[in-house]
Amino acid sequence: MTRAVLPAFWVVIPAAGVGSRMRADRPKQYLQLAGRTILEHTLDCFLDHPQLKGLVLCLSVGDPYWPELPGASDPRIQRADGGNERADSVLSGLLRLLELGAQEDDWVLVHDAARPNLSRHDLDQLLLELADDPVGGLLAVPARDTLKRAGADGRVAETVDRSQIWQAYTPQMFHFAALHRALADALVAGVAVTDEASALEWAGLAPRLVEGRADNLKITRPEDLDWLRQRWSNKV
Ligand SMILES: Nc1ccn([C@@H]2O[C@H](COP(=O)(O)OP(=O)(O)OP(=O)(O)O)[C@@H](O)[C@H]2O)c(=O)n1
Ligand SMILES: C[C@](O)(CO)[C@H](O)COP(=O)(O)O
Repeated sequence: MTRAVLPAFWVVIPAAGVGSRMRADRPKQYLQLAGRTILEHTLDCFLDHPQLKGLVLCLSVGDPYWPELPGASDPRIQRADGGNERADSVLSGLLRLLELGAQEDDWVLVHDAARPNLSRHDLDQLLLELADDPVGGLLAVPARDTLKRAGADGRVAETVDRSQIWQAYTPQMFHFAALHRALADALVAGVAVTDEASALEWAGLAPRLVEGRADNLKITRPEDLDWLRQRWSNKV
């Protein structure tokens, strides 16, 4: 069956990190890219989507940067307090969605604030491919380089078979109740959850991998932003 209409969805944007690996003078989501902050570009990936039900932005308590941006007065952007880890911030965002009226089977997309280069094609492809999926899934990219496992001595211990290795990206798309329950249970159990899919996996489910563009990169280190600034130099 070809689905004519994309499913409606909520969005949670974890944006409460400090960006330590970026070694900048402010959290990386507030660094400039083509004349605006990285965070503003990321929000723009979703705010005009016709199927968006609502968006929750998870910010660190007392974040001094967000109030200075035009988006701070945008009624489409609801706020939630971030937590110590990314997963805590996401859980806080899910609780805000509950207050906003999210229903059990509503689709929720969680997308890193640090990924401003998400294409509309990848977003709609994720929505289309998972619209009728019983579990949900994530954008991901098959490993493209030879992979090495490091030994304690800092030398190669082995070359890893990469034929079934994928890098997890975001958005990650799951039903509200299933994601909320899996994430809350995993955190209570002390499970290290670095993405939403790993919480669903811990709950015994198998999220679907949806291949996306490798340039939907997470701005993590200075060279990542240098590359994207160069790529976007004609966007200003
Ligand atoms: N307690 C946290 C930690 C991270 N994030 C968000 O999760 C996304 C992915 O995390 P990461 O790239 O690790 O960001 P930071 O934690 O800020 O970076 P670092 O690990 O280098 O400090 C980012 O948009 C970040 O703002 C969050 O909302 N709350
Ligand atoms: C969610 C994520 O972007 C998927 O690759 C990644 O796990 C975030 O990890 P980070 O260490 O919080 O950047």
